[in-house]
Amino acid sequence: MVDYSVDRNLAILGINNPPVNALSFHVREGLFNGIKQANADRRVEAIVITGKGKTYCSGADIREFSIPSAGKGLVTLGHRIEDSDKPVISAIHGNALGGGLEIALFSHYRVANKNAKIGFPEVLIGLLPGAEGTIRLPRVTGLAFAMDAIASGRRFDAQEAHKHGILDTICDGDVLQEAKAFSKKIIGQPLDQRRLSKTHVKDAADVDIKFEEALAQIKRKYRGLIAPILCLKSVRNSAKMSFDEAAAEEMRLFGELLTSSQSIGLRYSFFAERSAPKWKLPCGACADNTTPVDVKTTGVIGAGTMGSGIAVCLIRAGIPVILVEKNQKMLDQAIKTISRILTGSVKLNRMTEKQREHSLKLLKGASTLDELAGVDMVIEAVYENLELKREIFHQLDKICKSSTLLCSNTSTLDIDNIASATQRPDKVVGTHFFAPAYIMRLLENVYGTKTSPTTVATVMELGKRIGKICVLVKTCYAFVANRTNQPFGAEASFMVEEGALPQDVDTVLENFGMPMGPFKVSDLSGIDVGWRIRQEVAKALGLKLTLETRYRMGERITTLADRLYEMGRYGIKTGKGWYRYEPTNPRKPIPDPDVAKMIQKHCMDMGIERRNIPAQEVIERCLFSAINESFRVLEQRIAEKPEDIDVIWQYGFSFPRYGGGPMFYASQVGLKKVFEKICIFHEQFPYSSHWVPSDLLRKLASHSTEIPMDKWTQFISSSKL
Ligand SMILES: CCCCCC/C=C/CC(=O)SCCNC(=O)CCNC(=O)[C@H](O)C(C)(C)COP(=O)(O)OP(=O)(O)OC[C@H]1O[C@@H](n2cnc3c(N)ncnc32)[C@H](O)[C@@H]1OP(=O)(O)O
Repeated sequence: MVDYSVDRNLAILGINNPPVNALSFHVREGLFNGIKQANADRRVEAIVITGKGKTYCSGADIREFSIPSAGKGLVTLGHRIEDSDKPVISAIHGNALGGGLEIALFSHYRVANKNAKIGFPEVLIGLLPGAEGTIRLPRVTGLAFAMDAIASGRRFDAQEAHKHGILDTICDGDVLQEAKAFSKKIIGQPLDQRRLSKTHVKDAADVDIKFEEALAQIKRKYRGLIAPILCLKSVRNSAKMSFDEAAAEEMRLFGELLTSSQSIGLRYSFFAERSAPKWKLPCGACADNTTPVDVKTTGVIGAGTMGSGIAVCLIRAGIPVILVEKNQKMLDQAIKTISRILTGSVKLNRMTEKQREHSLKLLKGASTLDELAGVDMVIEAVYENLELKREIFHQLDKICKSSTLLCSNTSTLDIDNIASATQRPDKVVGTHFFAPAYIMRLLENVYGTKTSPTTVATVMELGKRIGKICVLVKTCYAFVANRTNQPFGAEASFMVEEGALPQDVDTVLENFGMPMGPFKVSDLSGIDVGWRIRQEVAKALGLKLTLETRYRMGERITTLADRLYEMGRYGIKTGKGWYRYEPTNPRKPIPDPDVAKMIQKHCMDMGIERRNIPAQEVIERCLFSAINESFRVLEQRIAEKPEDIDVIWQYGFSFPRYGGGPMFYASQVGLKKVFEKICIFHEQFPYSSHWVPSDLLRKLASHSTEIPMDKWTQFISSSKL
């Protein structure tokens, strides 16, 4: 785990723990022994710590934080490094993150390659740099930089690190060679001033002002998160206490965070996000054994909001797009919108003007499908109508070259049904983007019965290229995202019908951690959009819709949203929806007494007695209904693993990262308790099929001990596969 070698008068300690050189127990042990050995070796005059392979060191091994002795020994190792009689130089390339940066700060000198990335990302997993990082960094950089870097967790480049004194020198080429050359300048120099524990925070006098400024910013930016605040407090201690006192307090705060539910959730989310792209099909094909085809050119059909957003994603990543729209006015408008979106990116420093111009050159408008004959991939993004989509796919099949992949941005429709309109069902796949497509990170890729592994690999790879978090799911009505979100939204509306007001439900869910409650989201996305979808579904089923009903096809429904539509309240776009919006502040939702009156009248007309709905009920009905549906999705193998569902909720519906997602939340509440509650709701609301308890959940809940999440799918009975 640590390779020890001697090169003339230098001991080289090479951290060798691929893929990221995490500081696992054996690495810490290897470094400790290496420093000891080098100090005892008469040939050695200086010690270089370096990383083998692509990187220096990416910090503590996050998986080890779940075991009781987490991180133990890192501080002891650090003191051994700092106390070394022979100078220790950290030679950094790739990443020096978290505990990796701490090792560098225990060292007496730091040299780095110019492409190195440095930072303390601990806060992103709900922790603080617990091996004296919050005490040492301010001694090097001053308080303002240390507070910002530690509380934000951002990675910064070598130039910035050098500017703030973290690095002694940066080089262009091989960092080990640079460290060797550097050692010649420092061998024999006194070490005491290079030991950070012997130095002071230079701007300690300003600590209170700087703390208050940073705290105000943090509270605005990271609402509800504990770790950024404790990071700031610990940096403040570095200026107010002796080194040893501040370090002891840092260790206490680290321990507090380590066992906090937020950090446990964030650590889960770290690995869940990394597990999602590791797709697997029932036939055995998977990400590791399937090669994607190269997509050089694309077509997007439909220049509405979704089509334009998808085109932005593609051209921004350097992929040419032919945007097909038969309505010339809409096409012109879309091209203007796309240009405006990219201008916005330039203003936000997300791209340069030159990149914007280059991206726009990759966009070509067209009015017929014939223009797509030669492209490698087509993404259809017309409105949600099965017959229309089937007709387009039938035509594309005849027009496009035989290797072209045909993707649909449907959010609900069966991929097999769309694929059967073509002679190439193996090359048909769902690519479900979320609105606004150029902002939302989730891409729900949907395979049908005949979709080939190569097609799957290609859309997963394309998603990664355009910066999306991709999750692969199997086709079914509404897939995983909309299918599991549907009961969540339905229960929110039912509770408004039973006695809550939209703002009550939104507030509870926002306090839970959702950035926006479902009624604010509905106003943002447009009440007319949901109305149109309901009309389409009704048309397809041959149903006549009426406002005066509480049941449709044996299922409980509510017509409250349809009543808003009838009132011309389409949401933000009309200045009125579930809330009202002032022209002076058109994005700020204001509770509207007219809506309350409409709800009360609706309830009276329908004979619904209103009651007080406690906050706990709001959370349980919204989340447990989604959890129950998620277990069914898992049971039917629509999603491969619970982490996939959680990633979908985080990136598709902004579920708080520290909450993990509905499946992780269920694991924390305890499956027995969740199941019992679902059974109670099922009895109470027999006309909502989303409360029929999932078999898989029943099985898991019946065990005397809690089954860990990674074993859940083992309980799916083979007859269900
Ligand atoms: C009582 C005193 C206690 C003192 C305790 C001292 C405290 C120290 C705190 C820390 O150091 S916490 C850790 C800080 N470091 C991080 O948070 C870095 C996290 N990693 C990343 O940001 C990225 O992985 C990366 C390093 C920038 C590399 O990104 P890249 O896209 O190239 O690869 P990934 O797919 O993300 O990762 C590859 C592979 O490695 C696993 N992994 C990455 N980092 C860690 C880690 N720190 N610990 C364990 N495993 C890690 C990752 O999960 C991938 O593996 P998988 O099998 O594919 O999931």
